[in-house]
Amino acid sequence: MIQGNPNAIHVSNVRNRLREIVGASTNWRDHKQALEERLSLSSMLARSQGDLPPRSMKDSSHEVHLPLGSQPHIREKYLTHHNTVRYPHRRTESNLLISYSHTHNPALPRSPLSIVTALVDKIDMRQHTIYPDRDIKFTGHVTWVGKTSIEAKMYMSQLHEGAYSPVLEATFVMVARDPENKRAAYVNPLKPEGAEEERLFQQGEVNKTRRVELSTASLLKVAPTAEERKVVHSQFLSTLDPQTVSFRSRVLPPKSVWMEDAKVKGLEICHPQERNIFNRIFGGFLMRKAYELGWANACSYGGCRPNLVAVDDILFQKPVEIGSLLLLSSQVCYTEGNFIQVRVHTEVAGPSDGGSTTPPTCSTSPSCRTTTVPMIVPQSYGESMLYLDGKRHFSQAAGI
Ligand SMILES: CCCCCCCCCCCCCC(=O)SCCNC(=O)CCNC(=O)[C@H](O)C(C)(C)COP(=O)(O)OP(=O)(O)OC[C@H]1O[C@@H](n2cnc3c(N)ncnc32)[C@H](O)[C@@H]1OP(=O)(O)O
Repeated sequence: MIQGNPNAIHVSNVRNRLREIVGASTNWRDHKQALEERLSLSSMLARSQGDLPPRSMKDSSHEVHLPLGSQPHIREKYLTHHNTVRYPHRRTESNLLISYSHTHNPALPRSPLSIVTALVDKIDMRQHTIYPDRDIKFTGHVTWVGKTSIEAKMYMSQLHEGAYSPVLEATFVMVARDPENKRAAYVNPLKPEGAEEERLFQQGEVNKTRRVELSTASLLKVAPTAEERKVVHSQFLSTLDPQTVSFRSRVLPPKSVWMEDAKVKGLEICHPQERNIFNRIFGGFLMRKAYELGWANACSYGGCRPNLVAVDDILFQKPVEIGSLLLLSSQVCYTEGNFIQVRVHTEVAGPSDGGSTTPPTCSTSPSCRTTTVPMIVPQSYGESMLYLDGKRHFSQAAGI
C-alpha cells in the first residue's frame, strides 16, 4: 500500500495484479497450461452488452506510484545517461488495470476477457522536464466505451514542493477479446455521473468520430485535398533545375535534406522477457523501441538533443508473437521552423515464416523541438504523401 491513497499501488505490483486478474503464468515454460486454463472461461463471457451492469468512471479509477524520489534504489532502470526519465516501462500497463476494473465481475475468480491496447491516440507533454529524483504518480480511468472497446485517459504527474503537477496526459483505446484473444467480447456500458463525467464521455464520442473521419480521409485511401496538392506541386517546382527543361532534373534547395537521406532503421528480436500477460509482445516494449528510434533519428537530423512535444496515433494492428523479428524504420517526414516530425513504421517477420513480413504493427509520430533544422524535401509521390501525412499530424498536435 502507498502512503496517502489506500487504493494506490506501487508500479512493481501492476504486472502481478494483472496476472491475478487473468490467471496468467509467471514463468514462460508454464504459459501453455495457463492458456488452457483460461479457455474454460469462454462460457463466462456476456452474450450481449445489456447483460452487463453499467459502471461509472469512478469504478475504474486507479493510481499507480513510481517513487523515484522516496525510493532512490529503483531509479537506475528508469533513467537515461543524461539523468532524465526514460520512456515508460511496464508501468504503462496501468491502462489495462483501468480496463479490468471497469469490467470487473466480483462473482468470477478470473476475468474471461483478454484486453489489448489497439491505439494510443495521443500523448501530450504538459511539461518537458521529468525530474529523476521526484516521485511520479499515474492516475486514470475509463472515459468512454463502445460495445467491445474502451477509451481511457491516463495522467502522469510529479511531486514538486509538496504537490503533484501534471507532466503528461495519454488517451488509449483498448479492445476486449475472448480468453483466446480471437474474437471481440462485450464490455460493461459506462454511465457518466455528474457534469465532468458527462463532458469526458461526450469528448470520447467526438474522439471516436474523429478517428473514423481520419481513417476515411487517410492518404493511403484517398487523394490529397486541393490545398495539399498545391503544396506538393510548389515543392516540386522549388526542386527543378533551372538550367534544364526537364521534369527529371531535381536540385536540392539550400538548407534542405532529401527525405531519402533522413531515415534510420533498426531491428529487435522479440524475446520471452518482453511478453505481456497474454504471452504476446508487450505493447509498451514496441512503443519504447519505436520512440527511441524516432528520437535517435530526430537527434541526428537536428544535430542536437531534441525535446519531445507530442506522440500520436500509435496503432497496434496485430499482436506480435514471441520470437518475431521486429523491423523498425523511422523517417523524418515533416519539418517546420525548429520542429521535426518523425514517423516510425514497424514490420514483423514471424518466428516460423522464414522471414516474410506481416502488415505494419505500430506507427508513431513524435514531434521534437530543437534549434532551427534543415527543411525536409520529398522527391517521389510516395514521399510527398508521407510529407502531407506528417503535416496533418503536426497541425493537430496541441500547443504547437
Ligand atoms: C501516462 C503514461 C503514458 C505512457 C504511454 C505508454 C503506453 C504503453 C501501452 C502499453 C500497452 C500494454 C498492453 C499490451 O501489451 S497489449 C499488446 C499490444 N497490442 C496488441 O497486440 C493488439 C494488436 N491488435 C489487434 O489484435 C487488433 O487490431 C485488435 C484486437 C485491437 C482489433 O481487431 P479488429 O480490428 O479485428 O477488431 P474488430 O473489428 O472486431 O473491432 C472490435 C472493436 O475494436 C475497435 N477498434 C479496433 N481497432 C481500433 C482502432 N484502431 N481504434 C479505435 N477502435 C478500434 C472497433 O471500433 C470495435 O469497437 P466497438 O465498436 O465494438 O466498441
